[in-house]
Amino acid sequence: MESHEPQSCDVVVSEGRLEGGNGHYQKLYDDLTGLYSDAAAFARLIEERRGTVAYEVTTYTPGKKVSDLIMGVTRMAPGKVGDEYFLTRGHIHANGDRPEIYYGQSGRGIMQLESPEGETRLIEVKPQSICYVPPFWIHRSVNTGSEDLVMMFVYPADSGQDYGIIERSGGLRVRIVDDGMGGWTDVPNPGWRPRSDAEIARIYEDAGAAT
Ligand SMILES: O=P(O)(O)OC[C@H]1O[C@](O)(CO)[C@@H](O)[C@@H]1O
Ligand SMILES: [Fe+2]
Repeated sequence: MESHEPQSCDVVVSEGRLEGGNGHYQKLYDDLTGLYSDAAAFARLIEERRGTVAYEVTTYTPGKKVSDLIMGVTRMAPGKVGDEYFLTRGHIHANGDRPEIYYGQSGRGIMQLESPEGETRLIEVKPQSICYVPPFWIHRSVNTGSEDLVMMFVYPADSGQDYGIIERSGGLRVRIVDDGMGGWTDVPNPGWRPRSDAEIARIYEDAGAAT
């Protein structure tokens, strides 16, 4: 039986990062082409912010098995593309039956969840609130506040991320936009296409094969 050393890391809330981990990546605004509905507004954003960081993730990964847990911190800048709030790419776990928890540290946001069948759940994330993302739910974070959104997260190390599921359906079913009063509301995404029965079946079958 493989055994790992216990590990302690610090969540540096003011900087939105995990200290003492072993992984780090950044997503630039340039990497987020095609995610937002307002292409002209996105082009203007890229002119202003080319090469700058939209969100970043610091992690501690002890190993690669289901029994290993990745822990980390996501920091996402605030802002909008047109009236749509900044978001992460979003994914379903490649091993779809792996869950995840997110623990709000600072800022305000939404965990946007979508089931393979196309149901939507919008969970508010704020400091001291924990969001449980059940197996088989596509998840994406949206920063609806005026400050960095910082969240700590944990998920099984063999989860993997499938980003294609969102591309194949033309985005998620709803978009999170400014409600005109400084808050947020969700509006339908006219480009969204329901997943086929075959694709839905594959998501659940693949998970069965992986466990
Ligand atoms: O992987 P994405 O969809 O770009 O978004 C990043 C978020 O998802 C995670 O990869 C974890 O599933 C976190 O690192 C982070 O909160
Ligand atoms: Fe995830």
